[in-house]
Amino acid sequence: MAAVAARSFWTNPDPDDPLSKALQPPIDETPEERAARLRELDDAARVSREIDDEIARDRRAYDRRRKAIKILLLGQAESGKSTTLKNFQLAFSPQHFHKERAAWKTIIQLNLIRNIKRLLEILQEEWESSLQTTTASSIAKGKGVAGRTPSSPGVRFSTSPLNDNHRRIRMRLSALLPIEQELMRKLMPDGGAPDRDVCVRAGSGWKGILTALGSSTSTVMPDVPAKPPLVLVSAMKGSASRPSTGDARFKDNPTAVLAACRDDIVTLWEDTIVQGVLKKHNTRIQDMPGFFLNDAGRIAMVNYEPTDDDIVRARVRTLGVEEHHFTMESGALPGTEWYIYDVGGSRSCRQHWIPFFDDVQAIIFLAPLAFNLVLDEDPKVNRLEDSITLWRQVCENALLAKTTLILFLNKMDILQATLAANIRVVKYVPSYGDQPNEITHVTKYFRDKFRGYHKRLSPKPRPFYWHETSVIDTRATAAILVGVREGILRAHLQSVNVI
Ligand SMILES: Nc1nc2c(ncn2[C@@H]2O[C@H](COP(=O)(O)OP(=O)(O)OP(=O)(O)O)[C@@H](O)[C@H]2O)c(=O)[nH]1
Ligand SMILES: [Mg+2]
Repeated sequence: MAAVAARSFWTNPDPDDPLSKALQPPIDETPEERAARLRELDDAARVSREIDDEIARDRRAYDRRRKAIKILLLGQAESGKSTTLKNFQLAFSPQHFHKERAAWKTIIQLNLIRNIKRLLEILQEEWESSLQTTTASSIAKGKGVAGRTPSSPGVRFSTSPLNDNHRRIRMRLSALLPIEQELMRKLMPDGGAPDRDVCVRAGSGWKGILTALGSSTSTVMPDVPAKPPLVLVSAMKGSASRPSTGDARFKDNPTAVLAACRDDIVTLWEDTIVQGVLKKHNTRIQDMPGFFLNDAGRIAMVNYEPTDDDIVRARVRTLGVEEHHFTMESGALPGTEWYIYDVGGSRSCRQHWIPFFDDVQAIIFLAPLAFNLVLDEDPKVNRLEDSITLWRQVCENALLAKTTLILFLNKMDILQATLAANIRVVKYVPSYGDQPNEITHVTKYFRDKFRGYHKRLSPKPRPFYWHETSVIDTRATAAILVGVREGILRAHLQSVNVI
């Protein structure tokens, strides 16, 4: 409408209108001046059109967001929120999920390097804690480095079963550490928590950074399909010139360096002496978030491509709140727009949750039944107790009175393993008493606790939805999410009076 009025104004100006008169071209306008004036008019019209388009785009985005389904994922750190999000994407928006494969590849490599770093730290601790100085009596008893006995007093030696070969492998694998630092510097330029986890800041565009990095590093060796570059292999074999600091080409290319380290990684991890040392130091690297050492032989390859399961298991600690927008590619209403908010669950992140409370239809609350574990950020606090406290706060929050709450009792596989290892609930939760230390009883006991708080604290009655999940199991989770999606969709359509 505005465009039509403008056209008729310029084509048929009213000669008596003062504004028209003022805007008339000067009578003595030269052809150059006329061309310049018309160019300016064109520019002004273009800018105006761009502003109109932007307003229309913003309005459409606002409408879309208003009509979209919004879900908030809540729960303490490491409860499985980001893993649930990945399951959502894999199940309902697979194209979107697969587009991010390159970024996840680097995260998985970083996870693996973190596992190796932890392993090397334990070996170092072992060497340091087993160092002794020879005395005349220790020589007489024949104590010394495995396979070697110092023959004079005052010599420092290790009583550890680790030998020179372990030491050499450790030296070679330390080439991975600068790569990890370099990648982390790229991911968090302002520095992050020096953590056992890979951290990312929400909204920092980390997936874009990693995707770009992946495509640039893959061009370093375009014609080496399945083997590490020879220069790197030879550098790794000689202890004098490892690629850690020397060869800048490999500084941020974990693929090449991991491939060159593959045999060492597998050998070290599968070594029975090393496994014994880990046991002695009471360390289970298997329980680290983002554990990939069992898959090192497959991942440390030049042509490694992550599987869907690898991506779902990859660990990135969320800092802040990440908004994920996607369009359902399947289901009852394909094309429906969904927004899923994935928050950081550690204590320092929780104040950022509240602004999202008044605009979500559903909350999926992740609560692992980790009755025997404590919070990383506060080892005085039991994890399960923390989950229950958070759940109570969510249930009683007035802003969430109309929000559907869906409880995922997550990490059921870990609960199963914990109980199988004969770790007793009553030792950590005295009120559990002498009930059977068995998964169905334990789950029911805690589920009833969550249900009780939900019933007692909700500002008005609402149904209690819950699922027992192990969200690293993508197949089982997909089946659960189909039900969750349909439930949320139905509740949403009812609330906007569509059904
Ligand atoms: N064994 C097992 N591991 C799980 C399960 N769910 C998640 N994990 C692992 O637990 C770790 C933490 O999962 P995330 O999804 O990153 O946790 P989060 O809640 O997003 O954590 P923050 O971002 O720190 O708040 C990852 O290494 C996951 O692979 C599960 O059901 N079973
Ligand atoms: Mg997360």
